[in-house]
Amino acid sequence: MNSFQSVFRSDLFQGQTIVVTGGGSGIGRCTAHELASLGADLALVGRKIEKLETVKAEIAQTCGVKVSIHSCDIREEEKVTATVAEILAEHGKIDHLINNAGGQFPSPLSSINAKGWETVVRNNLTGGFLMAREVFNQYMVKNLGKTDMSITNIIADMWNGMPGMGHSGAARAGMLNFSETASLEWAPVRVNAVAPGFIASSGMDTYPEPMKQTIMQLDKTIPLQRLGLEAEVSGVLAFLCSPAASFISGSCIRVDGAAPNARRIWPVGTGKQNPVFNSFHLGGVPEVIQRRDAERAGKK
Ligand SMILES: CCCCCCCCCCC/C=C/C(=O)SCCNC(=O)CCNC(=O)[C@H](O)C(C)(C)COP(=O)(O)OP(=O)(O)OC[C@H]1O[C@@H](n2cnc3c(N)ncnc32)[C@H](O)[C@@H]1OP(=O)(O)O
Ligand SMILES: NC(=O)C1=CN([C@@H]2O[C@H](COP(=O)(O)OP(=O)(O)OC[C@H]3O[C@@H](n4cnc5c(N)ncnc54)[C@H](OP(=O)(O)O)[C@@H]3O)[C@@H](O)[C@H]2O)C=CC1
Repeated sequence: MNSFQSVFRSDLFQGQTIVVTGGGSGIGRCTAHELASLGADLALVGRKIEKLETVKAEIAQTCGVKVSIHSCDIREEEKVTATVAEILAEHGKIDHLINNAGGQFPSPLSSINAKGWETVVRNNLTGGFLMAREVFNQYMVKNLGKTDMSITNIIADMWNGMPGMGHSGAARAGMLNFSETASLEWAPVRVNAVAPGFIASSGMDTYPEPMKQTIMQLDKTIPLQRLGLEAEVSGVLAFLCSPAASFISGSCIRVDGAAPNARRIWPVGTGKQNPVFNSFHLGGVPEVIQRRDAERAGKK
């Protein structure tokens, strides 16, 4: 019995092995559940082994796929090399890598010291690169053309900058460019990025309460008028591993409810609830045109 109700076919990833970093919580945990429900064997990677043990036990209750767990800080090169070797020893193959592990501490740029900057860049750029390089070098390069393989890198909706997140935004921008270059150098392995916007994931629980409250109220500025769900990211990750995405590489899929499209010049949304559009619908004339017409009339 599968507990996760995926929109995809239940045997979609039968016989495939998928590595999910950060699989012990939030989006990574949800992705692990969805992929397992679709028949994938999984290798879950994270720093805290207890979190991974819990997810492994949850999956064991609902489906019979093989799940291995690996304690590894993705910022440590030797550990990453050894972990990928360990995964291959256990599973014999890696069809897809989902580079999801990441995170940062909020801070204004002026207060970030070199160690803090490097910590976050290593967490959100170097670590993902190391995982991808090892999976490619140790397995994928030896199996090019035999089967569809992919690497998906989670970045974040921090386009045009995000106050308090300068170190992370810089790292995510780097990860996008890395994905684009890898899609060229490593083809036919497909390499893509996924950029979530504000997702109500358990990862948000790591933020202080006032910041969490502020984030929860962001729904008013998001055109879809709500935060995203973990499963709305995991569905896209499953899609990118699937044959339905076999001609998608070097791309970035945004999962953000159109948040970056809202320029905040006037309220988002159309129709009766929006006073700006409402005035157009009612044939109302914006103030500036009324003034211009009045001035012209006065000149006659
Ligand atoms: C001001 C407004 C901000 C608005 C914010 C909006 C937020 C919306 C963001 C939406 C997009 C992203 C969402 C998500 O990512 S959800 C996931 C959430 N989860 C996390 O981010 C948690 C992950 N964080 C961590 O795991 C750790 O903090 C991290 C890996 C980043 C660092 O852990 P590590 O143990 O490796 O490092 P240390 O704690 O030893 O720290 C090393 C140095 O880093 C500096 N540092 C660390 N924490 C802070 C801090 N809170 N403030 C300032 N500096 C910090 C510091 O230099 C540390 O060295 P020292 O301890 O020697 O000083
Ligand atoms: N939620 C959101 O709104 C958004 C999230 N994102 C990104 O999506 C990804 C998942 O986030 P989310 O699920 O929300 O948050 P979580 O904090 O729940 O997930 C992050 C996971 O990454 C693991 N991790 C972090 N650093 C390392 C490391 N150095 N080595 C190995 N594992 C690590 C953590 O496990 P452990 O502590 O055991 O190491 C944790 O399970 C992250 O990259 C996040 O930045 C991007 C945009 C928005």
